[in-house]
Amino acid sequence: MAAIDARIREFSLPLRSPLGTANGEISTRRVALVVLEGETPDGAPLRGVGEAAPLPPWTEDYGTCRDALFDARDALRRGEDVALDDLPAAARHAVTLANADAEARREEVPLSAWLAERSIGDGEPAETVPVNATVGDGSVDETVAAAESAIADGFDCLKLKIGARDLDGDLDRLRAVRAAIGDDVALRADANGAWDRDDAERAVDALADLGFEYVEQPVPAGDHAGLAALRGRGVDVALDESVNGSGAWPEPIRDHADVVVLKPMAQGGPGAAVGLARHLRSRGVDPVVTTTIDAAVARTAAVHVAATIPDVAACGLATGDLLVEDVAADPVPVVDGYVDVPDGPGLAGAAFDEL
Ligand SMILES: O=C(O)CCC(=O)c1ccccc1C(=O)O
Ligand SMILES: [Mg+2]
Repeated sequence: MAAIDARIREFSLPLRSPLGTANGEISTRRVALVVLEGETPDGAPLRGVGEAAPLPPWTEDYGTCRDALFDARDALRRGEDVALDDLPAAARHAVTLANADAEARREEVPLSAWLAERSIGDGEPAETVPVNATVGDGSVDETVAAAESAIADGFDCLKLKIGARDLDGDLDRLRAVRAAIGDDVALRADANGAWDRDDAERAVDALADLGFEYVEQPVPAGDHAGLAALRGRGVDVALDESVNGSGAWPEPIRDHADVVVLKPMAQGGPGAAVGLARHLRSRGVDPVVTTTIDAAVARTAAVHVAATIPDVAACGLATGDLLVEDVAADPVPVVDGYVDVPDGPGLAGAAFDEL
């Protein structure tokens, strides 16, 4: 086998302000990059970058991820294969992404085209992806101000974090946002599994009155019957923790979800996420792609994943601005609620060559 060096680079990336969720505040993200460099068996240069941005309960914790990555690096340096199936999700995401980036660069095609050819095989990837703004928990005034600022930035779809305070307090926030921004902006709410079934029913009825598009993870991940019971009450139900984590997916999926939020970091890589998106579409469930507030490498990969989903709904990929600094300049900035899919080879041409 030709020589391939694998390097790991670690970063600690603070958020501008903590993102309040029902699952606690996210204030810093620790990420590890895997950089593959070397030659293919026929002597062509090879380079690929992947990222692990672990975040329990969506993935393993940072220490577990780090240990797995260093073991994988050592195996690669010995010229051995990495047992991908044995890697926890975020570590597997980093290794499979580095490999996919290297392969796509070698074939001189964007990652989206490489993924589409392998996993979906029905048409050209999109050139742009619509995204939602992400608004964390906060007072009524803070929430309205954040929503108005997102609209001034050109977003027409907002996702509001709820469930970190009591339901009446949250409903005050949501009513105030709807009143402030009018009916033309699409609204989503993400409860991160905070509610019991009674509160969830009351919340969903109020969200229906306010014209919300969907409610994400209204009840805990494992409460499959509770999810099914919320269907058809006037607001679509989206699953996040129920499918992005270690638990079993609710089946049949169509009885439990209108929308599934796919986090490639939690699914073990971009290829796995693309395959799941296809599976969901075939069952009448709409896939949306988001991150766990990943750094630029994984965020760019997630944009490519989203681009392989025909007519994808707004995705949760407008999270780069939440970070004070990043691992590299952002190849996927948001402009007027859309992200352009990088068209250079692999993730984004030479954008990550300094890593
Ligand atoms: O989907 C978005 O708008 C952004 C991503 C997001 O909300 C998120 C970020 C980190 C961890 C969990 C979540 C979540 O969707 O619950
Ligand atoms: Mg969520």
